[in-house]
Amino acid sequence: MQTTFVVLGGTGDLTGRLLLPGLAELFTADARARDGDVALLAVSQQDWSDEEYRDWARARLAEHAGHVAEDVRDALVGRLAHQQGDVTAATDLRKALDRAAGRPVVYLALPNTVFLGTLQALTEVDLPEGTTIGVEKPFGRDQADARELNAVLHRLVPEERVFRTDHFLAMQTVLNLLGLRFANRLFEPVWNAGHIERVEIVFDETLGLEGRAGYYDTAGALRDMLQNHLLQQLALIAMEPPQAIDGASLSARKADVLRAVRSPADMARDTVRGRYTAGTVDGRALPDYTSEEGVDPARETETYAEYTVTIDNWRWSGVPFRLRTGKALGTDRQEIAIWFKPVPHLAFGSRGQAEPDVLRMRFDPDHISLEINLNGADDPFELERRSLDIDLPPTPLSAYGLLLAEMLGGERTLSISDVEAEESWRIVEPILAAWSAGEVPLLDYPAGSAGPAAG
Ligand SMILES: NC(=O)C1=CN([C@@H]2O[C@H](COP(=O)(O)OP(=O)(O)OC[C@H]3O[C@@H](n4cnc5c(N)ncnc54)[C@H](OP(=O)(O)O)[C@@H]3O)[C@@H](O)[C@H]2O)C=CC1
Ligand SMILES: O=C1O[C@H](COP(=O)(O)O)[C@@H](O)[C@H](O)[C@H]1O
Repeated sequence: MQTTFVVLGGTGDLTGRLLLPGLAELFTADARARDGDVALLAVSQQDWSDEEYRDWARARLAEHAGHVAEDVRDALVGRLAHQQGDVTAATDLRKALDRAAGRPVVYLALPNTVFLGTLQALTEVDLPEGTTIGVEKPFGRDQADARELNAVLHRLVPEERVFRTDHFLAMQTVLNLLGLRFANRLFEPVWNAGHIERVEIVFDETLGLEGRAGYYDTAGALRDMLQNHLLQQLALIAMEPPQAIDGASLSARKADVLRAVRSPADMARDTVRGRYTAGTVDGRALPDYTSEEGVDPARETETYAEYTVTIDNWRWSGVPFRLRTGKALGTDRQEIAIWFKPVPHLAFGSRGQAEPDVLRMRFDPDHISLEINLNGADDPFELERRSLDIDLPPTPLSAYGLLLAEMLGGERTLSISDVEAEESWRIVEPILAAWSAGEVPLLDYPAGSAGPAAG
């Protein structure tokens, strides 16, 4: 059956850098998609003809999908079209949908501030039977906004036809949490407070603002990354074993964890917020965040967010989960690190100091390592630190390629549910309030440094 991705925001950075390359990968993997089953109609306010849009898309694909064969990229370009319009106006949306052949997947690749107006406008349009609606992250600006978005979505299509995107769920390292935990006897028996000391979920970026002030300066690190990508990883790490790897089971188990997350008891102790000042990252000079074009310093937007989470349930009682993310940091440390407790009795006495076992799941390149203590090579009774390492092989589909494939197939394994989206806001809302009330200082850190020191 023919499907048209109606991409609202089809001229944006996300579309050019990630969605179009993902679709090109899908065209490589799925001959039916390439040979006519799938098309894309981009909607934006630009006064562009189809041909002008194709030129733009061809250049984006050359830049970001060089790994896809040129004839496949050309086949995709031939399936693209552009419709000018304001996505918050029902008449414009109707015109766009009239041009969409077959079943539409309406994808909101828009700033989160436009989501509600767009969905409200869609209620005035007769959506064809079988329409799917995809929504980018962050899902709204706060819990009330997320509730309202969910209410309007449910008036438009059933929850099974809503796809709330979090592209981290489709990343190989994150997906491997499922394989590692639930397809091996080894880990699950020790995956609890009895054996795990602490967990870190870290996504440090060397990238700065990269011209995204229009969106980022009203979002900040907490809304941009922690509220969604980091809490989703936490939910997968901490959830109970699902009955099956499908949308319903995963969402239910993740929602249980999110409900058990306690809001910070002491904001100044449990959270850190920071903002980068001028500095050098990888030899590249970055200006002070407040001097970046489009930034309003009065907003006091954070570019670094940290939150040590407590989970109030039997499995995780007393285990801190430290979530940390920031821009313009010195290194791209991007990993999940699980620190195990020491052995109850170390028989080696003074002949070796056992460090805790650490399981690390790293991003880009995707890699899993298990750091353990073994007998030494020189002295067999002396302990030595070794690491079991696995490089995860490259996958044919990037995260966005996989998400598009899910939407095409009507699957929801990697979608976030309505409940999860609202619970995630319930968790971060008290932090947003405390930060904007000045209860936690906004710490400076030079670009290229290790981040702000907790006060
Ligand atoms: N960029 C990224 O790396 C990532 C982005 N995301 C998410 O994707 C979404 C889009 O981000 P991004 O692409 O970076 O943003 P951009 O600002 O680059 O693009 C926004 C797009 O929305 C369109 N748009 C905005 N308002 C309207 C309107 N009223 N009517 C019609 N079109 C409109 C713009 O078109 P026009 O200019 O013509 O108004 C443009 O095509 C956000 O929710 C973001 O959080 C998620 C993961 C990564
Ligand atoms: O959603 C986002 O994710 C990116 C990090 O993900 P990556 O796939 O680009 O590594 C982050 O830079 C961006 O600020 C955020 O909006």
